[in-house]
Amino acid sequence: MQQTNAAAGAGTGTALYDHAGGGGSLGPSADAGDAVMARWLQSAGLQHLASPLASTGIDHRLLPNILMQGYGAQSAEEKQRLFKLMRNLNFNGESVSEPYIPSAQTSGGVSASDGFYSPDFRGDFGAGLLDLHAMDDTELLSEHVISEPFDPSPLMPGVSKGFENDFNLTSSRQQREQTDTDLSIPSPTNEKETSTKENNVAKIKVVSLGEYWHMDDILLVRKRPLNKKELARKEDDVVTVYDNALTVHEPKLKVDLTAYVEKHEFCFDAVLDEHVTNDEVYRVTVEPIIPTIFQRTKATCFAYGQTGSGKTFTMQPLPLRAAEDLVRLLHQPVYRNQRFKLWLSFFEIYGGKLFDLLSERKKLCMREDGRQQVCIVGLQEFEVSDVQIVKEFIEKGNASRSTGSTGANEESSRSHAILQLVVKKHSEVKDSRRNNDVNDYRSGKVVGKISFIDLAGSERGADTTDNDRQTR
Ligand SMILES: Nc1ncnc2c1ncn2[C@@H]1O[C@H](COP(=O)(O)OP(=O)(O)OP(=O)(O)O)[C@@H](O)[C@H]1O
Repeated sequence: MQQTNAAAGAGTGTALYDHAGGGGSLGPSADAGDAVMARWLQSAGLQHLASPLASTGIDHRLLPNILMQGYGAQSAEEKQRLFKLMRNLNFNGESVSEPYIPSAQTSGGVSASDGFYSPDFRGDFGAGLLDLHAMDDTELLSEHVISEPFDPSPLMPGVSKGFENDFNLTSSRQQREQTDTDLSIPSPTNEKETSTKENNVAKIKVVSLGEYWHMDDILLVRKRPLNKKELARKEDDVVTVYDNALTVHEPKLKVDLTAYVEKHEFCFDAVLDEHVTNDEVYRVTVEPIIPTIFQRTKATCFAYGQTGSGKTFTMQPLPLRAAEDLVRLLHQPVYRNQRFKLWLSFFEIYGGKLFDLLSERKKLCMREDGRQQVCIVGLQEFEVSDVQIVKEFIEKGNASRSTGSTGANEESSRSHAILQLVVKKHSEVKDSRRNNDVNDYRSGKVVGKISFIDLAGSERGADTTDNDRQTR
């Protein structure tokens, strides 16, 4: 087992708020709002629309409308991208003039106006996650990687599906169901990513309620069963699942106090009911994208939802299963001969600060390097060659996580935990020189990586009543 002090690129860029690799030279004096706006546009390859807007001092809240009205030279394709971008921001189906950016800490109850311009989105470190995605520019191996053929999952987008098809899929979903909570901004942001995507890349994200999952543009929801407390209170299960639709039966009272039930139906690309095991969850979500990690892909899988909705329950088994498959593939001759190795790191964002969960909660710093790439300075990365070691690291990291109790969950995660599995290609010469130096990170070139992010839960007012002191 090798250990190195790594200055690793944080998070992964495949999911939210990707920005163009190496591009976008935002000077240090640039206004934070402009920088966010530029990144936001960059995520769809529309960075050229950012500079004229930035210089005109337009209120950023009006930006979506202004752009949709055709500000700047926009081709039909750009308009489509913009529309998609807007739709993804428009998380709660609210008007495009008030795009909603779900925040890791405030999902569910935030007003739309907090969205685009909220501190979370502006890059307040406390929000962490969104910026993590925004800034992940970890450069992937540019050279050709020999890869194994693999069978995409039926849920994965088609082989030839490119960006435009993403758009079409999103629009068609929008037609199907306006209330769909799509967070995806899956635009490829550079040539490398575009080609990888065309090469059948699946992007995976996990979002809220029970659990929502994104694979590229595929959205999955997992419903959890009633918990002990809910059963003890003889609560009704108000969520039913049928095919790829989920119905919430909301009990209501008329003005004359007659009870009635209002149904809210939501359609997704797939819905996993309460009988689905974690193994099945893995099979339909993460497993199909594992081979793509060897094909210069950065993938993210994250769980998003209210406290007690089952994020940790769903997320915790996944990295180990993924590591099993990654290690198995690493041992195949095609990859072994290319000197591929698997590296693991695990850290959390708690109270706006970063802590290394595998190094006695050592405090970490996020820095931007000369190429505007975000690095987590001091993050320990461990080479893992077998699954048992991965298991030990995961258990160690989980035990170090910040937890507390909420009304809905006795052992509630109070931090965002990010576990990264990185496949690197090592050259013989550099390997022999490896020591505990930051440069070690570069001794292997990143081929691909997958990140698992278990977000801290958001809380309804009702869930905060029994919070323990630490949580409060
Ligand atoms: N699909 C499921 N099947 C069985 N039990 C589940 C399922 N999902 C969640 N649970 C149980 O519900 C409880 C809360 O789950 P979990 O801790 O994963 O929630 P969470 O969303 O991570 O909450 P928080 O945001 O507060 O950390 C746990 O006891 C967990 O075992």
